[in-house]
Amino acid sequence: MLRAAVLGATGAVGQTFVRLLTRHPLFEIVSLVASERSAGKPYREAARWLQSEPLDGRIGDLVVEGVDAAPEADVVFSGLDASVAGDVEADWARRGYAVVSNARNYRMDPTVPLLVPEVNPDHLALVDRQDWGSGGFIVTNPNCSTVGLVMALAPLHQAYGVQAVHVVTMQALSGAGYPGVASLDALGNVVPFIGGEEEKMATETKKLLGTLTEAGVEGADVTVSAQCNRVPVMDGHLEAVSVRLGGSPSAADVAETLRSWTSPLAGRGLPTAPEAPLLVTDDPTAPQPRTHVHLGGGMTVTVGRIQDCPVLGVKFVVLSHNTVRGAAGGAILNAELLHAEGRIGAGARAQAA
Ligand SMILES: NC(=O)C1=CN([C@@H]2O[C@H](COP(=O)(O)OP(=O)(O)OC[C@H]3O[C@@H](n4cnc5c(N)ncnc54)[C@H](OP(=O)(O)O)[C@@H]3O)[C@@H](O)[C@H]2O)C=CC1
Ligand SMILES: N[C@@H](CC(=O)OP(=O)(O)O)C(=O)O
Repeated sequence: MLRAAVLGATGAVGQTFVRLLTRHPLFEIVSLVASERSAGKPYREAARWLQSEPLDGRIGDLVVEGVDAAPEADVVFSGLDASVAGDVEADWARRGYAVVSNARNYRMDPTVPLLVPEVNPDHLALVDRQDWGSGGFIVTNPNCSTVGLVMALAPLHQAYGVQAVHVVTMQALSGAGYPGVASLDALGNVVPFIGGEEEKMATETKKLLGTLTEAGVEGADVTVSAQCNRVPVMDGHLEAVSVRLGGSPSAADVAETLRSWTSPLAGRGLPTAPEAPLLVTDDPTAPQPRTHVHLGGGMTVTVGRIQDCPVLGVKFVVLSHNTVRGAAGGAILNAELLHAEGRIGAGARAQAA
């Protein structure tokens, strides 16, 4: 087993890391880290456990550590609040740790892979261009809305070239962490603003669909416009997407392209990779958060309502689980790819200073 630490372990994403790692066949939690508010308390007291499965007894007994902890760990997952993730993740990378982060801080750094293993696994090689002076490195996963969009766009980009995208999101409350949006703002309401989200969807999409060159990642030449909304849904970001594609394929062509796409992870045996990373449905009422969000353990991205669009050519709806595929599950899959590529674990590198 590889030893894993979780930074930000008490938060919404941190708890999802803990739940997903508890019975993981490759990683074993050895350290849980959070703020000074939580440090020194047993995890069961420090975290207000909100997961759908009971907290494991051994994990609940672990005493939460502060960010200056120095566990013997082969991999460090970060679900830290972005206000502290920049400094803390850099400090852990400098101390020789392999940091697999979910926070936004380093996503657009030219030497940091912004990774969705099914979309741009080759970008992982960027870690060789990092120099923290210790063998440590940082790998990131995208914003939770970007990941669903990019999973649907990647096969279309390969087949036709994506030229322009307009996306309107309906984002779950769990995306705002805990306690997140005030109940009086959320209940029976829609809030048409999520700070920074629309910009991130544009910049991250271009990097994810971009090409790795000697000079770094050359962003894809795609125009993206996003409008992001918070809706009173527990988990699952639903997105209405319109696309202009090279060669102007029909909706039927697009549906066939998405259905016949094969993940580059197929057959590699990564434990968190779902059997169907991209599911295309013909059900005219799908996908819906309540019925589709947990498919593939929350790692399947579902595409439906694929139709011809008189404005941009083709339109469809995408659903992805924001705290699993869009956060902890995505980061764990990144770590599984790091392991499969020999970049963490036995023989890879020193685990800590
Ligand atoms: N929720 C989602 O769907 C997604 C979230 N993200 C990103 O993941 C990260 C975590 O988000 P989320 O779990 O929702 O946020 P939460 O607010 O629920 O959790 C934040 C975590 O950071 C810790 N923390 C806060 N301040 C400090 C500090 N000064 N020092 C050390 N630890 C600190 C908290 O510890 P304590 O409990 O002790 O305060 C807690 O563990 C963020 O960067 C967010 O942007 C990314 C994609 C999706
Ligand atoms: N803003 C996202 C969650 C998030 O924290 O995103 P990011 O990791 O890009 O800051 C959401 O609301 O639903």
